Order: sequence, then structure tokens, then C-alpha cells
Amino acid sequence: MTRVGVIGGGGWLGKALLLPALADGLIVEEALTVSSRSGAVAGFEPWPHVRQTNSNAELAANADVVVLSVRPQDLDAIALDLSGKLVISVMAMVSLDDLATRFKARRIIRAMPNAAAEKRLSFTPWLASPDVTDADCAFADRFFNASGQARRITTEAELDYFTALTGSGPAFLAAFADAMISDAVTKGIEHGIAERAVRQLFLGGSALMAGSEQTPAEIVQTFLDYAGTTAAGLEAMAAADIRTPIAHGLTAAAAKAAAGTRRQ
Ligand SMILES: NC(=O)C1=CN([C@@H]2O[C@H](COP(=O)(O)OP(=O)(O)OC[C@H]3O[C@@H](n4cnc5c(N)ncnc54)[C@H](OP(=O)(O)O)[C@@H]3O)[C@@H](O)[C@H]2O)C=CC1
Ligand SMILES: O=C(O)[C@@H]1CCC=N1
Repeated sequence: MTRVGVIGGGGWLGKALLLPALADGLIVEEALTVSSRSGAVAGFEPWPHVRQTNSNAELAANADVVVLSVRPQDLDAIALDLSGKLVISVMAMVSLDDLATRFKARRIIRAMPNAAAEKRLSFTPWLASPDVTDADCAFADRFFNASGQARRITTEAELDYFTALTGSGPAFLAAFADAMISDAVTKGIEHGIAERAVRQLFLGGSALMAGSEQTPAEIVQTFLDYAGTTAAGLEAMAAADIRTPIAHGLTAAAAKAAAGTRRQ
């Protein structure tokens, strides 16, 4: 029975990762400790034997695997010797080297889930430091697959890029959706109807795209070949260079992630 401690486990991402893992029996409630500064978080009521604490030292003493899930600005307050343990960080902007130095750890996995973990729909790339064992990798892969699709990657540069591309979860899609809603409202559609319509559009469009044998580029081409109203819209978007602001946004987010992991 792997003993797991999640520092910040009651937060947004921590809970989104833990509830599926508990529901699947991947983590046993008696073997889980979550910490927070208050020492008591909501959300674990179906698992009353989950240990809650405000002491990260107590958490570490009861864990073989320590998961770090606090905001980057809160990390400096956490001083622990985690040598001998598997350390899994889901934090943006904190590098393997930084984690190794802070926590005297040699077996470290960095992962980048997203907020869709709470729906078991995260895409979660992860990478391992050289001393991580096959058993550690198997545990991490099972843990992250409980809340979506996990994929092992090999470099921190890739992880920094994925922090922008998929770590952002619904944020960039929400920006696109909000632009569509705003346009609909300026054309006289009532806001509530526009919002309902666009939410349903994203749900339906995402389901089609996720299940389609066509690539996204092929789906676009299908509509261009159809040569109807949607083709007119796609051509106007291409003429307005829709790809450039998207690339700028991803580049800025990835640059912030990378700048954070370079800081020591
Ligand atoms: N949210 C997201 O979509 C994503 C987040 N991440 C990463 O996940 C990490 C967590 O983010 P998120 O869950 O959003 O943040 P939250 O603020 O929701 O959760 C962080 C939790 O950490 C707890 N905490 C803070 N300081 C301590 C401490 N000293 N000891 C124990 N617990 C502490 C807080 O609880 P309290 O205040 O009670 O102490 C809080 O519940 C971040 O590093 C972020 O980069 C990565 C990908 C996606
Ligand atoms: O926006 C952030 O900083 C966090 C990390 C990746 C996604 N959300």
C-alpha cells in the first residue's frame, strides 16, 4: 500500500487529481495525507479516513510519495528533507534541479495536468529525473491516468511548453468562446442565449473533434471544400491571421513557464 502525502491536496488541482484516484482505489484513504495551512479542507467527506494536517513534516513522515501542489509563491515556506521519497510536482515554474536542491530529493517526477482533471479529462505530460525507478514511473502513470490521459515526455523544455498548451485547461478556449459570445451580442443576440449556444457549440464541437478520425486540419479542409458559409468564415479568419495571436499567447505563457524553471 503506497503511502501518499499531497501538500496543498485540498486546492483546486490537488483535489481534482485525488478524487478520481480515491474513487478508483488507486490511493487508499487510510494511506493518504493531505495538508493545508488551515489543516482542514472540504471535499474528502466520502473518504473520512483521509488524514488531514497543517504539518508538512507530519505529512512527510507518513508518506512514501510526496506530491507538491501549492502555488509557486507558497513553495519557499515549505522546508522538508524528502530524501529517499518519490517527489511528484504538479507545479508550474519549478524545475527538477530546484526541487532536488530544496528537498534533497533524487527521485522526482514533474507533471503538468490541467483543470479538466476533475472531469477525468486532463492531458497530463510528465517527466522523470534519472534516479526515478520503473515502479515510481508506473505509479505516476496510473495516478495521472485516473484523471485523464497521461503521457511520458523527456525534457523540461517540452513540459514548459505543455504548461502553456494544455496546462491552461479551459482558459484559452474560454477566451475564444467569449469572443464569439461578444460578437453574437453585438449582432443583437440576447446574452444568455448566446452564452448557452456557445457552451453547447464547444461541447458538441469538442466531442466531434475528439472522436473524429480526421485531424483538426482535415476538419477545417472539409468545411473549406464544402464552400459554404463556414468556408467564408474560415477564409476571413485566415486572412485576418488568426494563427498569429494564438501563437503569441502560447509563446508568452510558455516563456513565463520557462523563465520560472530557469530561476534558482
Ligand atoms: N489550477 C490549475 O489549473 C493548474 C495548476 N497547476 C499547478 O498546481 C499548483 C497548485 O495550483 P492550484 O491547485 O490551482 O492552487 P490552489 O491555490 O487552489 O491550491 C493550493 C493549495 O495549497 C495550499 N497551501 C498553500 N501553502 C501551503 C503550505 N505551506 N502547506 C500546505 N498547503 C499549502 C492552499 O491551502 P491553504 O490556503 O488552506 O493553505 C491551497 O489549497 C500550482 O503550482 C500550479 O502551478 C498546474 C496545472 C493546472
Ligand atoms: O496559470 C497557471 O499558472 C497554472 C499553471 C498551469 C495552469 N495553470
